[in-house]
Amino acid sequence: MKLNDTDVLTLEHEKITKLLHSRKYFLRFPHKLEKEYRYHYQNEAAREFRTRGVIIFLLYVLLSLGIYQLLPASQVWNWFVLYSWVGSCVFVGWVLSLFKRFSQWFDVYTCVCCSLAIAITFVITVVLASGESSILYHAAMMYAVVIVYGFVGMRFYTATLAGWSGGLLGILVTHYIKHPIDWTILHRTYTFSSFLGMSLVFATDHRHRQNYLQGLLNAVQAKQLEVLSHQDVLTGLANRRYLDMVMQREWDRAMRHQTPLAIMMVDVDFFKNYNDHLGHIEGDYCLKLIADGIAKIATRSDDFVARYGGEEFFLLFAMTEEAQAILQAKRLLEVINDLAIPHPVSTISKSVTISIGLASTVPQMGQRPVDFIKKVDQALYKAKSQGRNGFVVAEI
Ligand SMILES: Nc1nc2c(ncn2[C@@H]2O[C@H](COP(=O)(O)OP(=O)(O)OP(=O)(O)O)[C@@H](O)[C@H]2O)c(=O)[nH]1
Repeated sequence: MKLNDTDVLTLEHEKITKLLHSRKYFLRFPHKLEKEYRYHYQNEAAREFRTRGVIIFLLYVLLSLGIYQLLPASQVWNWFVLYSWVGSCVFVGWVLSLFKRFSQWFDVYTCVCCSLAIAITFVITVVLASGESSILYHAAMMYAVVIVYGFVGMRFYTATLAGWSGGLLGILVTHYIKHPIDWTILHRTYTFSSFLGMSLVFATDHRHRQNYLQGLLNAVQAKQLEVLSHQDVLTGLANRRYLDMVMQREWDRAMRHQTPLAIMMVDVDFFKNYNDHLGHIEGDYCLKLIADGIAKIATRSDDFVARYGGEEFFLLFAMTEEAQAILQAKRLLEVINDLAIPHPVSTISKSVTISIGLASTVPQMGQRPVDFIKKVDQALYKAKSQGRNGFVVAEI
């Protein structure tokens, strides 16, 4: 495994930054992100509505009391019967928000409840408003419209749909009961407050999306930092610090499940000569090629490759017996030979070669990973002394 996550994270980082700085996403993200955003948003909005619903309901009760005190006695009963339907809509929306399994339907149920609440307020206003109390009804309708847009927590399109469909429903009902509509005053109240509400919810929706993108960006940056702290800069493999963590984790796991754990230590042959002859930059390039070659044989998700230091590499294979580890060592020697990186000053080959020490063990209580590594390191130097370009299995 090479820590290629960095490439994916860099791409992700670029994508989000671009989106954050573009003005295109105002109220809609690209398809996949929009889907994720909605999922996240609906859950959060439903959770917030559990508190907001109570506040809206209290405001509704306070307003009702205010209206009740100011209305002429002849209108109180009619108004009370009709207006209590608005309260019922708020209440139903709030009750639904208490059930987490309905969160994914937050947009739908709030849209329906708000649309009905506006339609009822609309009809009450048109039918009951007359004389001195008229202004009271219209003020209450404006209040309801602004609440729907600004406080419920719907996205721009849903709130707009709820606001205008509520008005349309109100008009249809008013026509149905054949009651005249005073369009002039209605435009000054309902239409005006609808546009006011739309600009409010537009700004909120946009800001919410911006915060969401910023949150994603922070998460990607945190992940990038984490990967960087685990990565060897030159080769892109895991670094020594990360190796120590993984080795301990895999050792403990293998001990718990009593499964074999194999490790391999790899050292480039005559690398000092290579560096001295071709220079440090060529040496770096050679190490990168070898790292890529080594990463090729660690194909399983549990396989782990790290740069142990200098021109030494470390491979870890969970649940791997000695015989399988030997096969891997043979494959690795082939891979490096196939790379055919010219080595003008090697006394054993025309190209760069490696030596390998390896072993597999089922860790037991009282054994330490550091001793296991030491034995494999000794096997590696045995491979060197036996002529290089080969492997030696350590006796555990
Ligand atoms: N270019 C480059 N060279 C490195 C790096 N890290 C270590 N080296 C060099 O690797 C060489 C290691 O040399 P030695 O440990 O003497 O081993 P060797 O020459 O490979 O000899 P054998 O291991 O016995 O085959 C040294 O010259 C180090 O300077 C690196 O990051 N880049």
